[in-house]
Amino acid sequence: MTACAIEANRATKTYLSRQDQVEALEPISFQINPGEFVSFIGSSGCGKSTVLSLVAGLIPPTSGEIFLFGRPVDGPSDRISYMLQQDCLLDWRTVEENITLGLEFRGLKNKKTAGHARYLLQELGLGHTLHQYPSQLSGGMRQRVALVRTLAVQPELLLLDEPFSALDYQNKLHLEELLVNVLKGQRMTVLLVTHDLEEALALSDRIYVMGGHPGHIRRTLEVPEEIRQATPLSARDRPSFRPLFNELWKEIDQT
Ligand SMILES: Nc1ncnc2c1ncn2[C@@H]1O[C@H](COP(=O)(O)OP(=O)(O)OP(=O)(O)O)[C@@H](O)[C@H]1O
Repeated sequence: MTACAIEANRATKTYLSRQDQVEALEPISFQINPGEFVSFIGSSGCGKSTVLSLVAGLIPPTSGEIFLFGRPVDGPSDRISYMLQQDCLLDWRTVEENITLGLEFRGLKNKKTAGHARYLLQELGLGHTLHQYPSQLSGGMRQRVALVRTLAVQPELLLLDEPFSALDYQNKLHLEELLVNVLKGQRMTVLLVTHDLEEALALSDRIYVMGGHPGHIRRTLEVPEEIRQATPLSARDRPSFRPLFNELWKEIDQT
């Protein structure tokens, strides 16, 4: 039997500071298989980013366990690549130097891997920006460059924390389409944290709805086939999309 890509087994998190302690997560358990695209949604402060940080090995759980490909998480892993709301591009490096940054950090930069990074840049419609600097690009273009940098290391697990939330609606849809196209045919597992219910529904195989303080999973939604098979743009026109969106909206509203 193949191991789960991610398994959380009654994991909790309590943040401790000198004056205070914040119980961020009640025991939560979930399993994500290799190749699945899974989203965590929920109101502000319900623990979505905490889940992501636990999976990324940036913080340890207070109790319970997190496994990555069958092994306990005990720190950051090279099998993971992370993309955040801020593009975190280095302004003094060209686009080409930015997209190969992750490869350099991991000691993986060579002719072949750098060529793949340039191929991804081309796929995302930015081949012409190779020798430009981030300050010469629009917000949507910068975020595309950040996506290329994240994908260039060919991670087995992609963690996305509100990656498109700073973009306008049109750019966001465009980037969702590009992401799905790039992922097609790859067996990359994706974990997305987002406030955007439409985005979660249009992209995911499964959605975990989180709520409460401390945070917990209040509902698990397997996204229907008719939405999953559609592109992110056309998914929004499928008959089951709007009713499910409304259900999720009510679910989140109650928190
Ligand atoms: N480093 C920290 N120290 C103390 N408390 C923290 C820390 N990080 C998060 N928290 C608290 O833990 C809870 C969950 O935070 P988290 O950032 O995981 O929520 P979230 O659902 O991602 O929120 P948002 O959608 O607003 O980003 C919140 O009450 C938050 O204040």
